[in-house]
Amino acid sequence: MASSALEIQGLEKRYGEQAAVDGVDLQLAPGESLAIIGHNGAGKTTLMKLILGLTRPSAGTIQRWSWRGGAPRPAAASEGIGFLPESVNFPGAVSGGQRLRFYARLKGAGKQECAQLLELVGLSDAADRKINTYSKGMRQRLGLAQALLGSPELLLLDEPTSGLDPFLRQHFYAIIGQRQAAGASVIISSHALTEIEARTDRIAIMQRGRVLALGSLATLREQAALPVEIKVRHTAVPMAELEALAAGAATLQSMGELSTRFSCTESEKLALLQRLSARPDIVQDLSLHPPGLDDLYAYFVNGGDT
Ligand SMILES: Nc1ncnc2c1ncn2[C@@H]1O[C@H](COP(=O)(O)OP(=O)(O)OP(=O)(O)O)[C@@H](O)[C@H]1O
Repeated sequence: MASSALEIQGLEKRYGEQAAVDGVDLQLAPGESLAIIGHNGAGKTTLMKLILGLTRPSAGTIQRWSWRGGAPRPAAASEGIGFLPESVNFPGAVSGGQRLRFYARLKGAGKQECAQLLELVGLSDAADRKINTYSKGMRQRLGLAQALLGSPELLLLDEPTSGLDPFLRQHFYAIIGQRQAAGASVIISSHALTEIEARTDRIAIMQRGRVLALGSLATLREQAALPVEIKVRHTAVPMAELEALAAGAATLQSMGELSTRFSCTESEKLALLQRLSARPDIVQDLSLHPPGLDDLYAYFVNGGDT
């Protein structure tokens, strides 16, 4: 029995000599979320277009399963997919409500669902206003409502939060989380690395059409084995005392007279923290900084060089 919502094998898309997508293998489970990150031109949008069936692969296969009604069955190309494109272009002369109802008719969704979605994305009060009076964030929210029509089993979101302020971004991820909890799988392409790192189950790092690394944040950290940093605020002590606390397990960098950065491996971290916390006469405060997605991204796209 299928346990994937999406399975991609050996996927390629060539434009002449150039491979926009080059040998991608990927699986997505029902309810799972995946972030695709990569430089401009890495192939993120092309991968989404291939999944949507908007463009045909040069090689490889894409299989999807529908989980509606219990037992999984193979799903047709774009069946059950909600798509939020990178630039949402709506005609300005119609209202947001009219436009959403237009898409609802295409997707076989009802007027009641339109009203619920406008409420969900916070556009109920603006539903009768023409779209050309909407801010960028309002258009983006209308785009999200459009993508959610018909409760899709797979959501493809191409840089979905680029026009949203921090509050709306949180609201956006809360909505996506609800859909995931209801079983929808989600693929988000994003350049907002700090924002995305805690929001998705797995991350795929793409470069020149290839997936360089794929896994949860914890898996990527394990693979990269980048140092963990511990920033320590301490009393005025000679460097030799701090080096004794490091016990050869960390490199030290002074950040001023009363502050030092300790860098150690993940496996040395706990023992070092114990030694530091056992000396309250020296250590006044500390904060732990594991490598973030921006560090991991730089590591993988530079071929494993720190
Ligand atoms: N229709 C096309 N014809 C020719 N080349 C294309 C076409 N579509 C995409 N490409 C090329 O394929 C590569 C991948 O493009 P794609 O838009 O998928 O990248 P991306 O990762 O989404 O970039 P961005 O972050 O800028 O949105 C780029 O080099 C792009 O120029």
